[in-house]
Amino acid sequence: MIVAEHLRKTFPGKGKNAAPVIAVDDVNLIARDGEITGLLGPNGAGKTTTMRMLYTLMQPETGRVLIDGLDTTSHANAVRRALGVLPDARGVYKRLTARENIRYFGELHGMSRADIDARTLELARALQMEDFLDRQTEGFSQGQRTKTAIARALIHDPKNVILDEPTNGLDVMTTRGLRSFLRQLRDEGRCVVFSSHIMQEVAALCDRIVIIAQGRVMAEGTPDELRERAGIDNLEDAFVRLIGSEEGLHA
Ligand SMILES: Nc1ncnc2c1ncn2[C@@H]1O[C@H](COP(=O)(O)OP(=O)(O)OP(=O)(O)O)[C@@H](O)[C@H]1O
Repeated sequence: MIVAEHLRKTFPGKGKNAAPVIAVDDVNLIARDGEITGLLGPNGAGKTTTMRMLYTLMQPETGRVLIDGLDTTSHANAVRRALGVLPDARGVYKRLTARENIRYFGELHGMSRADIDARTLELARALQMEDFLDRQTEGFSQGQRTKTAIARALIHDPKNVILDEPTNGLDVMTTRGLRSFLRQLRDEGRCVVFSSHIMQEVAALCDRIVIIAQGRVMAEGTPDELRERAGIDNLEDAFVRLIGSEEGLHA
């Protein structure tokens, strides 16, 4: 379970007399086990910055993040063991094969070779990556790179999974495969959080949606609750009303 309370992050403005950028401004959210929680918002809304604070890459200026009840600041190592992360920069090692990329992360987590091999097989099957598992990742398609990075993030069987725009740039079939994989993670009782700027993506997958715009949470709830709150049946129109703009919501 992931709890974020009063998160704030600003960046210094670049250029002469530039004002600081308030990327995240008092964000609160709860992502529960056995649920998929989607962070939805237009470009520049603060999704990536929020996620970076959730997965310990950035320190919030105010507030705190609890992963399974542990504070990310005081228990950073225990928290990292409980997290699987697909960052915005996928960063697979291009000289290694997909299997070697995955194995390397397993070794960093101190797993035995037998456990790494067994879990790699399981993930490769679930993500449909058997036909490129032993290819060097240089020249991989975007989907192949994303799958490798996801398998690598999940090698140590983490309870909580955070994915930054996992379906970005993927074709329809790969997206469908990935969606069913995320549902599988949810059905295994994991806490799954992912970000997207595409309303249809979030609507197709999420149990709960957190709508972020201009660094703030604009609305939060199940798709049905959000429809009800906006007083509109069509989810796309409900989002536009809740966010106050159409900008960036479309693929
Ligand atoms: N390292 C940084 N230095 C300066 N400004 C930053 C930095 N990182 C993010 N920002 C700014 O913070 C705001 C939020 O950015 P963020 O990347 O969190 O948004 P996002 O919702 O993930 O957007 P996208 O969907 O385009 O990836 C933006 O205005 C961005 O320019």
